[in-house]
Amino acid sequence: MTDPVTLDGEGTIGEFDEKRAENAVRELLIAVGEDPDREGLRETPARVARAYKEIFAGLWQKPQDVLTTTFDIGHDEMVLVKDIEVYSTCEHHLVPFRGVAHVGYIPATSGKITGLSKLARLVDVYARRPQVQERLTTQIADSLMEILEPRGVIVVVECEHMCMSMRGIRKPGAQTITSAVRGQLRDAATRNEAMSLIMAR
Ligand SMILES: Nc1nc2c(ncn2[C@@H]2O[C@H](COP(=O)(O)OP(=O)(O)OP(=O)(O)O)[C@@H](O)[C@H]2O)c(=O)[nH]1
Ligand SMILES: [Zn+2]
Repeated sequence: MTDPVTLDGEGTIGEFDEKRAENAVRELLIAVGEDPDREGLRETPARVARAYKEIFAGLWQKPQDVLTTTFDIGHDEMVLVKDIEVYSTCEHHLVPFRGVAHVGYIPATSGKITGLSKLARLVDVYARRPQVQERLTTQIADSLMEILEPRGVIVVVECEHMCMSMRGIRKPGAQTITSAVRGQLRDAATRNEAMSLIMAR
């Protein structure tokens, strides 16, 4: 098991407790008026526990674990990976929010870059946690800044929140767009260039 991750200075979290998750799901089924011992539900608590272990696997990963491959190919212009699929979980209702993330950076003049897939892995590290979209967006941007030390970063996340679609206000299709911009990408011209690449369909 990976070392527990310290989250935002909130202290060190414990290990994923599969048995406890299983018991909690069984309790939840009883609470909603179901019979957890009926044929179709007998394996459900264990299944849901395993699913949560996967859905929240990012709690056990650090950005340093995935931004491992860095190389210097002397490229110091913008690198942008767009339309990275995002599946995350709203920490208020524990239902999914899903959409896409666009992640771009301008490497340091030394040209330190990372593998393209690592940007998508980084998105997953933070998406696979109980989240709010704003924090997901800034965590991706800040960890990239810290680890790659690029001259600038832009992260744009566009998601539909199931807690707004399937319950509550019930507005399916509403898209929430959040962005985090750091370093030289704050300059209007560079930022506009990145945004026009991101928004081009
Ligand atoms: N800012 C932000 N809000 C979120 C996110 N995900 C869900 N929410 C909102 O969190 C809020 C929680 O509001 P509450 O009033 O405590 O909960 P609620 O009574 O279930 O609210 P409704 O969803 O309006 O029915 C809701 O307005 C959600 O839309 C997110 O990623 N960012
Ligand atoms: Zn929610």
